[in-house]
Amino acid sequence: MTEYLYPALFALGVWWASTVLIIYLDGLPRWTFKYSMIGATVIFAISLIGLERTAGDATIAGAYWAFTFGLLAWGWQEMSFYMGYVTGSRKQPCPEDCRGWKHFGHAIQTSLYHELAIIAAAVAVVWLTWGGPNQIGMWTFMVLWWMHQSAKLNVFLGVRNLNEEFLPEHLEFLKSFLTKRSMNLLFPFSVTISTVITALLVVAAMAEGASAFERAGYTFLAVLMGLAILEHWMLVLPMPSGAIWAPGLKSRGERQPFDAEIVVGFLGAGKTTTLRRMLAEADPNVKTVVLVNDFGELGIDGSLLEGQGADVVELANGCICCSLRKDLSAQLREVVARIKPQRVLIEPSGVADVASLLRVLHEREIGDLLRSLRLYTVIDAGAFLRDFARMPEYFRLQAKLAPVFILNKTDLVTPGECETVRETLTALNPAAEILPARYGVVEAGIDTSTALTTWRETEGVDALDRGHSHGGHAGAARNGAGPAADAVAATPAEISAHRHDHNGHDHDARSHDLGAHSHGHDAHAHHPIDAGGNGNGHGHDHAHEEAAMGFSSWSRHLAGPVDAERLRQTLAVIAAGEVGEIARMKGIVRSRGGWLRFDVAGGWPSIAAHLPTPSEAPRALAIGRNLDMARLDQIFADLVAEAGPAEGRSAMAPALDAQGLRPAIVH
Ligand SMILES: Nc1nc2c(ncn2[C@@H]2O[C@H](COP(=O)(O)OP(=O)(O)OP(=O)(O)O)[C@@H](O)[C@H]2O)c(=O)[nH]1
Repeated sequence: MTEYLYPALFALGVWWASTVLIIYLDGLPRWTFKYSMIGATVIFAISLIGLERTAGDATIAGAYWAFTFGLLAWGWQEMSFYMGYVTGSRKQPCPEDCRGWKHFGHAIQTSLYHELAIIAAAVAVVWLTWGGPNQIGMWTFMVLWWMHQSAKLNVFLGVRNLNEEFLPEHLEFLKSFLTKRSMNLLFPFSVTISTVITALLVVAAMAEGASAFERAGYTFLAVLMGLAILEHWMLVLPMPSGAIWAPGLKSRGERQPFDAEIVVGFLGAGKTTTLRRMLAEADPNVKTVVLVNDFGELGIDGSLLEGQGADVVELANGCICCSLRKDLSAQLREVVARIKPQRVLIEPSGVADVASLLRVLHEREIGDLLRSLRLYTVIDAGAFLRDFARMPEYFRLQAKLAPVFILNKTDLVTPGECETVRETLTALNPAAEILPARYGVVEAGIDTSTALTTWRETEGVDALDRGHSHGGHAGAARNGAGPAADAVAATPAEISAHRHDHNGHDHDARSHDLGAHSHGHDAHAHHPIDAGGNGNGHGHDHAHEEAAMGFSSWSRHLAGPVDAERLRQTLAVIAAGEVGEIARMKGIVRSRGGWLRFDVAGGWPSIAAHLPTPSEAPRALAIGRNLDMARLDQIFADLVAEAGPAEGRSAMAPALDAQGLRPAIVH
């Protein structure tokens, strides 16, 4: 009896283990596929050699080997299809109303190359084993092919259990070719044919004069055919067939796909305000993570977004610069793995390189889990025309990427000014939607699907971005020319002048020692990637985002409370240009009346009440051109010193609107 039992158990074990392994490997992140495929291809080659070698060996060992090689040769066909390497010309789902032969034609298109590869492999297997007394390997391959074709036709025509959970995400489109119904006309034929063949194989294995080789060989084939019958019945009977493959699904269970939404825009455009709106309207049952990164080392946005029902993660490093991408990518992967969010909202700093960010999102591991990507580009209606004239290259690149502009702060402009901004934006990107908004609230409501952006578009911008990262701002800017946009194109000379200016300035900024933290291009020197450069932090080709725009940033902790009225006066002075060309300033401070947040955005100073986080520390940050860092230090040191313990004036925080967002503007 054991002469049948052992081969039967062997066939069952090898078949189950190899199927589980393929399901497991197919559930791993996509970047692993190429390694799995290299391994499978080596095994495939060994199997073909093995089949050729064992074809002349009609012993029991020969039967075992031939069966194993036949099965492994088949494994390559399955893996190359499920990993997406050898599939077909069609990679989209079929429209709902597609029926009949047309639908069948589409189905064939999804796996045409796969079917041709199987035919080629079958020819190779037949040829390599031709004329040999041991044909077990060849028949193993053929039986598996039959099982595969028959099952495939049945799931196309309609069965009860489609086992869709086994389809990896990248093959989800195949679901449109599976039909759910209790039975189809082909099914009885498939099962009958398989049953008859199994019976014949059993008879051959048990035949009186059968040799030990034949007994083992026919048992292998009979078990495989028996499994084919079982597999067919499992397609239509009401029983959970998936359980036997459970170990194979382990590799996918823990990974949570997520939808990403990125809110970009220039400094102070209203990104944080927009994000707070989005969080206020978010479904509390959807696990959400917000990733923010401010321009300064002492971020503010994290505090503003706290307490809105989402995990807030402040990214280290004050910018998303090309040379810091590694950190961003690692942090993003860590967040995704640890928190397993379903939704990820990202607010990069106002000077971030958005194309780099999009590229990071499409890197392996992160990209594998990315279900959809939406990009909202916030524009400050009041400041746009002035900012665009100063930094056309920055806005051109950002506009190229934008599926939708949120034209924010429309309350600050006249309808005529608003129209000019609209026209300029349309010239920069005629395809993008423009949605007027106030405090991040789109006046006409928003259809979030307009913000969807795809990998293909991102790839297109990749080329732009490369030019940008290597100092090609102006060249890239020219390519996107539109009539209104052309009028203010920057020249390469202007850009390098900004850089030069900035670098010189940064050295000034570092020469003071009042405990403030100044952050500029030279901050790169702290970064391991740059540390090995030429010693002064300029050892790489990539332009820091801030530096590329001629910006430097300043931030400091404040040692004590301030007087709100004096703060108001100070901000007015700073906004007027007292310490250089301020592009953005913000901070969180303590006053007698409570915690305050203050802003200078688009040239407007404002102060509003702030709900502090438990570990809130008073701090201020600024970014701009030609900033007088020493003066900023002095101004804030004085502000704190003046308030002191003797501060008598009451500093009531201005009232907020119903949503708690609208600051009272003081000027
Ligand atoms: N008047 C007016 N002010 C707005 C509007 N939206 C935002 N603000 C104010 O503009 C300032 C900047 O808003 P934020 O949302 O912090 O801007 P941001 O783009 O996140 O700024 P950074 O992160 O520093 O780049 C804040 O004082 C907001 O209250 C608006 O529609 N109208």
